[in-house]
Amino acid sequence: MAPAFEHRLLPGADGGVVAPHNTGSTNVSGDDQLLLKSKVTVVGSGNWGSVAAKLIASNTLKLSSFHEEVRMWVFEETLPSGAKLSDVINRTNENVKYLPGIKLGKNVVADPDLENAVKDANMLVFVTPHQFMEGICKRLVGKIRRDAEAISLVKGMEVKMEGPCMISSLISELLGINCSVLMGANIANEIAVEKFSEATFGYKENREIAEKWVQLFSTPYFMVTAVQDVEGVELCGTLKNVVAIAAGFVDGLEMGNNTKAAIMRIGLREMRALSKLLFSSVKDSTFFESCGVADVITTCLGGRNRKVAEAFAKNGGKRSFDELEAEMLQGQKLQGVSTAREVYEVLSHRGWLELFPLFTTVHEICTSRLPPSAIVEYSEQKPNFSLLQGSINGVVDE
Ligand SMILES: NC(=O)C1=CN([C@@H]2O[C@H](COP(=O)(O)OP(=O)(O)OC[C@H]3O[C@@H](n4cnc5c(N)ncnc54)[C@H](O)[C@@H]3O)[C@@H](O)[C@H]2O)C=CC1
Ligand SMILES: O=C(CO)COP(=O)(O)O
Repeated sequence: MAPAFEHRLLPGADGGVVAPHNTGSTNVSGDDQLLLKSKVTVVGSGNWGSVAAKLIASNTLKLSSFHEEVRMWVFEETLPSGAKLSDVINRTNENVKYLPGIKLGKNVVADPDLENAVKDANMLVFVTPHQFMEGICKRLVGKIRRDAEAISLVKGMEVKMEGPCMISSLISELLGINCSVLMGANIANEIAVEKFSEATFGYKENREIAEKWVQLFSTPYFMVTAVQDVEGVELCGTLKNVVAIAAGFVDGLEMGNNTKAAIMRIGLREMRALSKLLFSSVKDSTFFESCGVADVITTCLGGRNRKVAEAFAKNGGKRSFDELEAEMLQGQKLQGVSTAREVYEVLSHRGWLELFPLFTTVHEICTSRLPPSAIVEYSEQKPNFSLLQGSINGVVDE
């Protein structure tokens, strides 16, 4: 589909910017200009990581302010053939394990050496399953350029003694660099074949850097809207994975579309409420961007979290998520189950469990404390959805 509005400069819901897609290179040449060009490294090469590298690489070929080459750090593994994944990517220009059948672009270079992959880059794109991010950042301390800027495409968070720590904060704090985020209704396999999608770019304050990131990602089939709300955008991307698990349970129990729509609505409501309780700066308008309502919808319809949770419920919770993930995703990783646990820790530490019955119930089902059917059961012993209406109204609704 070729969207009619691809050339327009659109305001985001909060008045932020949307870059037009790239229009080609300008006349820049010479060694000095080469030194000034931005160099991009993608840290991660899973399903979305590979698609992100492809998107970016198509743009660095066209934009004179970027080096053409895009380096992609590969967590090295040996394929059943005995070959190394990074060698195969460089030979075939395909990530045969995580994105088979899609050419990444000849200017994508797979690099299994993390330090080598990042050392020259001033634009670092982080896109690995969230559970690996702390270890990766620790390995990168002192190894990156001082003028580097980062963006996180990672949907997830860490929980520390002090409370939740978003992945963008983890990157900023451990590496001492600014970090923006890009989230949205972005099922990677659909973007890989260039079906139209939107995405939301969340940034703190530097508009010039924001525009550069938006330019790097925007294509006619990938329309990026920028909003000045890093926490809101990142919490949307993170929390929707818990809602997707709930939607999968509903599908596994064959409860139908109305129930699933109810789960999405309640889930979105809990997402907004928790985000605003954690960060008072979070904007309501963010939940109407791609990262909010649109990502809830796409993930609850077609995501991996939904799919594996459906199988979990179909099996009556008798096969573990770890087992189903390994069997069904073949190396790709779920984020929703661990995020449900992390959210539960935050809620329980703050005494908010009863305010968030959907989030709480998802974790209790994942850990087999409750059966999958509890996702819509009401009882006096358990928190129920009606609590949400009263309690949260008082806390965050105007
Ligand atoms: N796949 C999708 O459709 C989308 C994914 N995301 C988010 O992007 C992030 C990354 O997801 P994907 O790229 O899909 O990854 P994936 O789910 O395909 O994960 C597998 C990746 O993890 C790597 N890995 C395995 N063990 C590792 C270790 N010990 N240390 C470091 N890396 C290791 C694998 O080599 C592989 O690159 C996640 O937070 C996900 O929620 C966001 C939008 C869409
Ligand atoms: O985040 C996603 C789509 O926006 C992908 O979700 P899953 O990880 O559930 O596939």
